[in-house]
Amino acid sequence: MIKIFNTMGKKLEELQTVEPNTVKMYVCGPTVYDYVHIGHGRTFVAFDAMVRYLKLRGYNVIRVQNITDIDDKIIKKAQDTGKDWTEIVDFYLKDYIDAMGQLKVEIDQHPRVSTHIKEITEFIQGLINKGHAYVAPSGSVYFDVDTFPSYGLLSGTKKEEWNQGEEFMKEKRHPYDFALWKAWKPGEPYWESPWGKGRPGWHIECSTMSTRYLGEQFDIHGGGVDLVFPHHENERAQSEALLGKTWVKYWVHVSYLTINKEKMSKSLKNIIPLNEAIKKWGTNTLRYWFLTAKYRNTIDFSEDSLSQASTSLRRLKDAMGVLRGIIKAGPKYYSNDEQVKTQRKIISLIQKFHEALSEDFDTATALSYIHEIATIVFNEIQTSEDFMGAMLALDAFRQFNYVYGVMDEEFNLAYDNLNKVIDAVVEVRNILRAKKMYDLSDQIRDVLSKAGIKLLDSKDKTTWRFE
Ligand SMILES: Nc1ncnc2c1ncn2[C@@H]1O[C@H](COP(=O)(O)OP(=O)(O)OP(=O)(O)O)[C@@H](O)[C@H]1O
Ligand SMILES: [Zn+2]
Repeated sequence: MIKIFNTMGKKLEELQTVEPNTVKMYVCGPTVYDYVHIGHGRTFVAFDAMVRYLKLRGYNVIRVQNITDIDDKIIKKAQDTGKDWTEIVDFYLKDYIDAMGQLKVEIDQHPRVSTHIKEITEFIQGLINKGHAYVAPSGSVYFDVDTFPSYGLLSGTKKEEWNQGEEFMKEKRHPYDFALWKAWKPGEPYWESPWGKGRPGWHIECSTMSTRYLGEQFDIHGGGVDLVFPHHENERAQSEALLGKTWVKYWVHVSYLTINKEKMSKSLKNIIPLNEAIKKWGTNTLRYWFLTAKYRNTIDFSEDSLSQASTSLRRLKDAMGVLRGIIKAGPKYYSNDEQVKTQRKIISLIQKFHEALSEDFDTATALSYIHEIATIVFNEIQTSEDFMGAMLALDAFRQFNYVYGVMDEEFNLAYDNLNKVIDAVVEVRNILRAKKMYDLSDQIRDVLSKAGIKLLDSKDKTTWRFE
């Protein structure tokens, strides 16, 4: 059983999918007006780990993550830089797609607002027809919050507390009504609509595109915690007003990545671009670091915490090197009592790993069990050369990697031949060492190290791992 924390109702709930064995997930993606940063990376990788765990547990998962390519901030950036808004969007969209690819975040559909205007205007028309929205004299369309009695249930915010700024007060029925369609102003991009030239408001895009790709009811709708109000509250109001039923089953929100205890944010100008971070620390270390924290806890950036993550991941790779050596030596036909005890410990740690991930995708606790297995590898399996223990530990690491995606090189079939070549080189080096030709054997170690392969010499054996 998988439990998931639902922001709606603020409690852990058992995952019961709308369609059997299928999880449909919509994550609010970036507004492409600046470099994608590691704060976004944290949220998108957190959902990635959820997707991977659900797949490991046998679910089909469909993940849709939108791209906001029309927005006040994009228009402002275009005006400030004297560029066309499409140029801004193309540039930062590429930056985002590159980063997601490098970070190994798998997304099935990336719908863009600008390619869904027809669907958005139909959604808005539906709301007008049902009396939930009204057209103001300017041609802007607003959602009439008073027509949706359960407004505020998701975030716990009272509509009266929402101060929307003065600009549109005059034409709105209530200060808390929000824009579905914004009438055109000179200098802004526009599309034709039944209410004249204009562009969509922010919230309506996600209601429209999620429903289009995932249906009128889907399982998980997520994003960072900053989206609970007003974005998700408004999305829910629009969607349930139009569809007349519960729209999303589980609302899931990831806490902030902070820097100096402040939210990392484009608007606060304290960002570390994701692509720079990938270059500096590498995909594996970054993913690992993101997942060392439970997704509902804040993670604070520091160079130190990243270097700790790197060391800690290296420890797991070292353990893999040990396992590889033992397994390569071939099966044993008997396990002694101590070895059987070790094997049972590993089986129970694998169960705990699953329990942690099943309890609201607790990647932090699950990771601690994988490290306990690594300790067993170093302290017990390595010395007793326990083949079955090594096989069980390898399986634990394979499942771990399926979810965390931080040591693919170790498992990727494409690396099989490379593994054989490295084994052969290590064997030649062992012969050289046996003949006390240390100069040459050290040279081999250095050359391999330059190629990202680290040799680990112990008493009478050499294991290796990818850096
Ligand atoms: N510092 C952060 N930590 C975790 N998630 C974040 C952070 N900043 C943004 N996100 C999440 O990333 C997704 C895309 O965000 P979007 O581009 O709308 O960012 P934003 O909040 O407007 O960014 P910014 O605050 O940097 O201008 C959203 O789900 C948002 O909640
Ligand atoms: Zn959204």
